[in-house]
Amino acid sequence: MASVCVAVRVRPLNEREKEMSAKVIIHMDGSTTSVHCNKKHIPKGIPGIGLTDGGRHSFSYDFSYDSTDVRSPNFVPQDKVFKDLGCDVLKAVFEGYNACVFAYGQTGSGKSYTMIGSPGDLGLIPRICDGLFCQISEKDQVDGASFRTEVSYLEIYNERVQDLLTTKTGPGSGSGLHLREHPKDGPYVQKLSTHLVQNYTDIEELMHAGNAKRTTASTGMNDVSSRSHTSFTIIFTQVRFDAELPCETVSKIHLVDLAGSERTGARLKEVANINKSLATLGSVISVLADTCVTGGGGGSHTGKRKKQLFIPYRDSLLTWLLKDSLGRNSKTIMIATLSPADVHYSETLSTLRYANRAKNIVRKPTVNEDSGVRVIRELQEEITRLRGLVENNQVGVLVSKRSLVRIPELTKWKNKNLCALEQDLIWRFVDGGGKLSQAPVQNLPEVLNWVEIWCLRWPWYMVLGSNF
Ligand SMILES: Nc1ncnc2c1ncn2[C@@H]1O[C@H](COP(=O)(O)OP(=O)(O)OP(=O)(O)O)[C@@H](O)[C@H]1O
Repeated sequence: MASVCVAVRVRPLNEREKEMSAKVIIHMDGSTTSVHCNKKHIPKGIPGIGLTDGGRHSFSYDFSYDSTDVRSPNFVPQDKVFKDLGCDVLKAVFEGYNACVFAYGQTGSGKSYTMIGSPGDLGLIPRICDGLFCQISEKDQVDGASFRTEVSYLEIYNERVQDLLTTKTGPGSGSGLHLREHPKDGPYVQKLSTHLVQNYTDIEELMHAGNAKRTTASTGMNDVSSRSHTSFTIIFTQVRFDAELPCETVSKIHLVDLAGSERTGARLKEVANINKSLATLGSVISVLADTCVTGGGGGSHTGKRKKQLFIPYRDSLLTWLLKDSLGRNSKTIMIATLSPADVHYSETLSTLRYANRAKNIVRKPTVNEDSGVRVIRELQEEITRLRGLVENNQVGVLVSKRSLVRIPELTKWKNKNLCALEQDLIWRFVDGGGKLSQAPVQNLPEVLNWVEIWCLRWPWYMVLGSNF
């Protein structure tokens, strides 16, 4: 079981806030974030919601990052955020898990800065991509594993999905794509382009191309505000041998930069859509958190439930797309970004409460092993177990109908060779590279059962194939 990891980051005062003589009201101490505000700090028209304890609210998170003042000894730069959060993502992904990082916060609070960064001060997405290829080259040399990395980049703008990496031109290409749901693999965007990448430079080029297409506009808080939610997705396949058994895992990393919440805005439809999807995200987080606290179900994957709770994933494309990351199979990190200024007190408090709620979500991530390869691996494990039994003359114990694999060629082989059995002979497996020898048997019905099982196992057939 794993909780959603929640980090909070506060940026420096910006020029506008300085011009307004805004005061810093966020204080961080270890993993605790406190917001301290008196009613006199709050400009007219902004309600001083929930002021208690002399206007101090404290919350504890997994990480509280103070990036308000570069001269402060407590200042947290981009590389510290990567070391804490990005390295965890990479670890999870190399272990075969899905991962998701999403940044949430008011417009202009530093989401894109934390996720993407600037050319001289890279954020989490480029650092994670770079770290991925560094580790690939290390593991390639040590483990002899092979890897495949593909990426896609989409934005959700006004409740429409757009492919930010499509090379197709013409009306409708790459925009208004449909979100669908696979019963096993979860939600996916139909016709979204995926791009094979060999190194960090390939990813960098694609990211630049995608960022240039992203919908931005100026807001009261941010001159270059992202007006859409984006998801940069890495599909990472690893093939290796684990204790001489094949193992293939496919992990997805969703790196999500949400559009900023805004109370008012010039483009009403846009603001309404952003706020609606963020509100739905808030509802989903609340229900999931309640589910985990009360032990209720709600997700279709859960077994016994105390209480059925409806989770409104499909109320927005954003929550539908993040369904698996939030409620099911993913190691998930939420980064809540904050302005330090008293003039944004109510937005800040609401972000802190939102993040506090997300802490209660607990999920059970599982390794995403390719099902075909898993069957081969399980069968090979079974063969090893059976070999041990054969060596100990315990052949009668081998019945396990559950794992029969019916392959027509094998049945033919078995029929051809049954005459040998009728002469009270059986091919017995002798350890050492799949060599077979004949041995007399006493108990024919038992042995027939044994052969039935063994002949229908296709990995063994591969061994037989080289002998017959
Ligand atoms: N930690 C930080 N250190 C220094 N500057 C920062 C930091 N966070 C944000 N900024 C600056 O603040 C401004 C707004 O940040 P950013 O664009 O990342 O906000 P945002 O939350 O993504 O906004 P929006 O939702 O409107 O897109 C940018 O000029 C950015 O460089």
